[in-house]
Amino acid sequence: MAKLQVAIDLLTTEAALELAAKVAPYVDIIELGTPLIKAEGLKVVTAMKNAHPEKLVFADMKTADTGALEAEIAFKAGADLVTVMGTVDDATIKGAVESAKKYGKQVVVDTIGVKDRVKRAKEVTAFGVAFVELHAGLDEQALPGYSVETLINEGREAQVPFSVAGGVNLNTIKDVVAAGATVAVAGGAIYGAKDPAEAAKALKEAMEA
Ligand SMILES: O=C(CO)[C@H](O)[C@H](O)COP(=O)(O)O
Repeated sequence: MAKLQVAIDLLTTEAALELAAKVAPYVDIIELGTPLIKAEGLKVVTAMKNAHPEKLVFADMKTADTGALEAEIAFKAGADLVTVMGTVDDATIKGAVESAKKYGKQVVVDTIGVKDRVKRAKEVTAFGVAFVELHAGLDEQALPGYSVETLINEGREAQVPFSVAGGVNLNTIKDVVAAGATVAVAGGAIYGAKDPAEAAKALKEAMEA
């Protein structure tokens, strides 16, 4: 069964905890977004894990260098999963994976900016990452003609464990699951909703229908 990951792209620990309290019953993974971690530091990760020890806490570190070190500080802060960029040197990804093995945690590779996401997904899977995030960032999503279907099709083609992130919503989440995703990521569709709990519940139900 695919997991639902809420991406919290808010800017304060207080707002993140408030949102997580509302949506926790319906999500499997709680992601602290990169801007949130940059604004608040890794203490937001610790606060989230303390508040929701039964959930997987995903620190969207978007690491580009010092893979082992950045993964280690996030794991020590309470993260269960960290992201490393797929565009960077293999050594950075491998370093993060080594750290994950040491702490019994996991690494996810983020494919923002990767030209051939299917090829890179296969390459980095061989390094021992948990799954590959087929991802169009918020800037890319805002470009004319963007469609999440491209990512969904790439997931189907890659034949490796993957998540899809980038405008996943109630209209598209069934396609994400049908393509065989390990995780469907929803940010704006949840935190931007009038009733985030209701939105998360509806997404979860759509995934399971
Ligand atoms: O990591 C991110 C941006 O870099 C976002 O959290 C991710 O793209 C999901 O966002 P949304 O569901 O709001 O499109």
